[in-house]
Amino acid sequence: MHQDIEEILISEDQLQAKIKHLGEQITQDYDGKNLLLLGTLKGAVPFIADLARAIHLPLELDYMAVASYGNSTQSSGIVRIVKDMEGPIEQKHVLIIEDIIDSGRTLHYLTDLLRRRNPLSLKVCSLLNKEHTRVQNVPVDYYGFTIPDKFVVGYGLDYAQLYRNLPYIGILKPSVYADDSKPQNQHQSMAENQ
Ligand SMILES: O=P(O)(O)OC[C@H]1O[C@H](OP(=O)(O)OP(=O)(O)O)[C@H](O)[C@@H]1O
Ligand SMILES: Nc1nc2[nH]cnc2c(=O)[nH]1
Repeated sequence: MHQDIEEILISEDQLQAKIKHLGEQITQDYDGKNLLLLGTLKGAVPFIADLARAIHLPLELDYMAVASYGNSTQSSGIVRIVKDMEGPIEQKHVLIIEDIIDSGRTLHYLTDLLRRRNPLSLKVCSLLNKEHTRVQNVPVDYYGFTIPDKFVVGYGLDYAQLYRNLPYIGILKPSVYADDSKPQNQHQSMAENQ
């Protein structure tokens, strides 16, 4: 285990087993459809790479970068597009691939934006789901794990851009956080940001 990690929340084996299962479900549901997996950079990169290989259908991949956390453990509350996807989506069934849904702001913003581009369908698949921290309600069609209200890193998820390459999802030791201090209960952090 990495020296900065206090606890492994979801192991590499658990992640891979869940992704295999999600891949099977998506393969069944999108059979015969023009599927586009839209990954959110940077966090969803390991997930989309593994998930795409677990889906046994022809599919396209594209990416958007949307940021609201910067180097902090708390959402700024302002979502901005850093990189848009390529091309029109009117003839495509778009499945957004996220690493985590926390406040729901990122997905709310993204689904609103993409719906206006008239895809054949628009659904969401998120590896992790923190359901008690929602500020914006967003329906999630596929998800891997519901996790507690704690800041997590690994398998794409960063703290200050680090730890994305860990093969598991873990919680950092409190000593790792600098001025951001130990992340409080996320409800508290969100409330303070209102
Ligand atoms: O539900 P929310 O509270 O909006 O949080 C979820 C978003 O936060 C993270 O992105 P981040 O802005 O940290 O960018 P990154 O993927 O480049 O790390 C994560 O990848 C999700 O996209
Ligand atoms: N790394 C990381 N990014 C997030 N973005 C929203 N919630 C989280 C989290 O728990 N960890």
